[in-house]
Amino acid sequence: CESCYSPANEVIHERHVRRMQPGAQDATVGPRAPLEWGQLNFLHTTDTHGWLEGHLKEQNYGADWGDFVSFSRHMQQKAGNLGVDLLLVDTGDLHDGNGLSDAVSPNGLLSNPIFDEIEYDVLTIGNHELYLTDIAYETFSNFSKVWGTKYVTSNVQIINPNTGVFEYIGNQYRYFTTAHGLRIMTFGVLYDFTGNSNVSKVIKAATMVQQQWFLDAVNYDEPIDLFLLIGHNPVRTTDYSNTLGLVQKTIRSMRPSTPVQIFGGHSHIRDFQVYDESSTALESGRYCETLGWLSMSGINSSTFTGNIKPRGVANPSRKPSNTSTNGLVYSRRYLDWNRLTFEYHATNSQASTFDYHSGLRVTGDITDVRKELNLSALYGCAPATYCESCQKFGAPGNIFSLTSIALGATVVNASRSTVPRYIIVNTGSIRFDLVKGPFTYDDSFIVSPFTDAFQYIANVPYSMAKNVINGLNGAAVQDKRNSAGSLFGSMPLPSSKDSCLDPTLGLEGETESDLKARGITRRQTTVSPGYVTSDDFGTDGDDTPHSEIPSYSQPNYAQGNASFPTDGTTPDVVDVIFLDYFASTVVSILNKLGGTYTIADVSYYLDPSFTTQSYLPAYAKMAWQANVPNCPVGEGVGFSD
Ligand SMILES: O=c1ccn([C@@H]2O[C@H](COP(=O)(O)O)[C@@H](O)[C@H]2O)c(=O)[nH]1
Ligand SMILES: [Zn+2]
Ligand SMILES: [Zn+2]
Repeated sequence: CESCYSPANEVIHERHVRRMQPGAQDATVGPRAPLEWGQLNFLHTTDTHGWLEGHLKEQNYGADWGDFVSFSRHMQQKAGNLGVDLLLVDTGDLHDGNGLSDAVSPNGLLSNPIFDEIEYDVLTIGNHELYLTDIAYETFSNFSKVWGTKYVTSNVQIINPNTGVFEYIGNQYRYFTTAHGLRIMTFGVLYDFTGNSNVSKVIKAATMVQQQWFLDAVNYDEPIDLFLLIGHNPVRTTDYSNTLGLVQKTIRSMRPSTPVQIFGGHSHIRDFQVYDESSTALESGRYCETLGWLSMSGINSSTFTGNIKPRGVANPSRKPSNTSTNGLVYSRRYLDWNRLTFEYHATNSQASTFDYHSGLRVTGDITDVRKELNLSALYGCAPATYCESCQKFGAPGNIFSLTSIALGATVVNASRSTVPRYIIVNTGSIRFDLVKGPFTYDDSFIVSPFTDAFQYIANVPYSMAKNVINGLNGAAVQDKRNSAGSLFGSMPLPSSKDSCLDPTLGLEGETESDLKARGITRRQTTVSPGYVTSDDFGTDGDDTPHSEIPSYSQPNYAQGNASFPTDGTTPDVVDVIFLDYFASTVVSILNKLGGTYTIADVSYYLDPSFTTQSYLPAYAKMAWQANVPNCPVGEGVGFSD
C-alpha cells in the first residue's frame, strides 16, 4: 500500500482513532467489484445534513469530506484518462444533523465552505435550506452565489431583501456542454414542500411544468442530448411526496426519445427506479453513508468526442427493460462512505498516493472547525445505546424509551411543576441513534438537531388528554421516515493502518480467476451489518455486501409524562405539552376528541430558547455525568480534538 503510511496520513488518521469494537472481526468485506464506466458517469451525494466529518463512531462510514475531495479528484482524473465524462451532483439538505453545520448561526456558516470544496457540476436545494429565514438567506446570499449557474432551483424562489421581489434562489435551469461534448439541460425540482418560512415560495411541480419558461427550456433552441433532472425529491414514484415522475412525464411527452437521467433524495434511502426505456432515477441515501454511482452509454450525440465503451474497465450493460432496443445501457452502485471503498475504486488513476493536498487541507479544516466549535465537549456518558428503529417501540433500547424519560425529567415549568403533564414530540425530530459512551455536544445535534420549542394547552380534561397521543398517531402521516441504517448494526472496518487497500480485493478489472493466477485466495471475510438494498435492477447495487439490520416501524409521535399521582388515582386535568412544529395538529386532535380549542389557547410552556436541541443535553448533565470517569471511550469512539 503506497498511500497509507505517509507521515501526512498518520496525522489524518490520528483524527480517526477508532478502536475495534468487542466482537469485531479482523477482516471485513470491501467493495465487491470495480465500477462500470460508461460514456457518461455520475457521482451523487444527497441529504448530507452536515456530516462532513464522517461517522466518528462507525468506521463503515468513516471517511470525511477531505477523503471525498481526494476520491472525487481521482475519479475526475480517471474519467479524463478513459475519455469519458464524469459529473458530480448534489441534491440538497445540507444542515440539521451534525454539530459541524448546526453549532453556528446560521447553520452552515462554517460547514458550507467545506462542502464547497467538491467540484460539483450541478446542485439543487433541500427543504432544510428553507425552514428558517436566516438559513434561507444564507443559502441565497452566499451558497447560491458560490455556485452560480450550477445551483439549479427550478421551483424555489425567495424575496430578494434589496428589492422586496421574489426571485429564484439559484437558476431555473442549466444548459451546458460536458468536457466530451454532450449537451445537457438540467432542472432542479424540490418536492411540494410547505413547511418553509414565509420568505420563500415553493412552486408546485404541477404548476411549474405548465410554465412557459419550462416548456421553452424543454424545447430549447439548442440541441439537447440528455435531460438531467435533479431534485430533493424521492425517486420512487409511489412515494407520497414524489413529483419527479410528473416532471419526467412532461419532458417525455415533448421529447419522446431523449434520455432523462434523474437524481433524487429526501427520503434518505438507497433506491433506483426505471421510469421508461430512456429514463432512470438514482437516490443515494443520507448522512455521508452513501456515495451514489451511475454510469450510462448509448447516448445519441453528434458532438460527443469521447468513448462510448471505455477500454480496460468494466462497462455498463443493463438495459432498462428486457425489451429495450434504443441502445441505452446503465449501471448503478451504492458506495459505502469509507476510505477502503474510496481507495479501492480510485486505483489506476495514475496518482501515486490516495490523499491529494486539497483533500488533506479539507480534513485539516474540519478538525479546525470541530475545535473552534468545541464539538467534543462532553455532557455525560450514556450507559447504553438507544436506537431509532432497530428495536421495537417501547423496548428499553429504543430511543423513544429514553426520550420519554428525558422529556419527563427536563421539560418542567417551575410554576406548574406539580401539574401532571404529557410531553409529546414527533419521532421524526430524532435523527440518529444515541450511542453508549461519551455523549458530546456534537452528538446532541446528531441525535436531535432541530430548534422546535415546547408549547402547551393548560388544564386539559384528563379523559381527553390521555387520548391525544393515539389521535396523533392515527392522524395524517406527517413524519413518515424511511431510514435504512442503524448504529446497532454497525461494525468497524479495520482501524487506520488496516484500512489500507486490502490486497486480496484485487485490482481494476481482475476476476476471481485472475486473482487465483496471482496466487491469491481470498481470506475468510466477514459481512458486516449495513445496507441491504433491493431496487429496480435487483439486489446487486450495494458496493459492499452487508447483512441486514433489523428495522421496526415506529409511531409518528411519542410522549413522556411527569407529576402524575403515584397513588393510582387519575387527575382531573393535565397540561398537554407539544412542539410548536405540530401545534395546530394537536389543536385539531383535541377538537376531534370533543374539545373546543383554538390556536389562541396555545402558549409557550418554557422559554422558546429551550428546544428539541436542549432536552437531551439537559438530561445527560443530570443523569449521565457521574459515569464520566469510567466512560468506555473505546466503544468505537475516537475523538478528533
Ligand atoms: O423543525 C423541524 C423540521 C423537520 N423535522 C423533521 O424532519 C423531517 C424532514 O427531514 P428530511 O431530512 O427533509 O427528510 C420532517 O418530516 C420532520 O420529521 C422536525 O422534526 N422539525
Ligand atoms: Zn434530508
Ligand atoms: Zn429533505
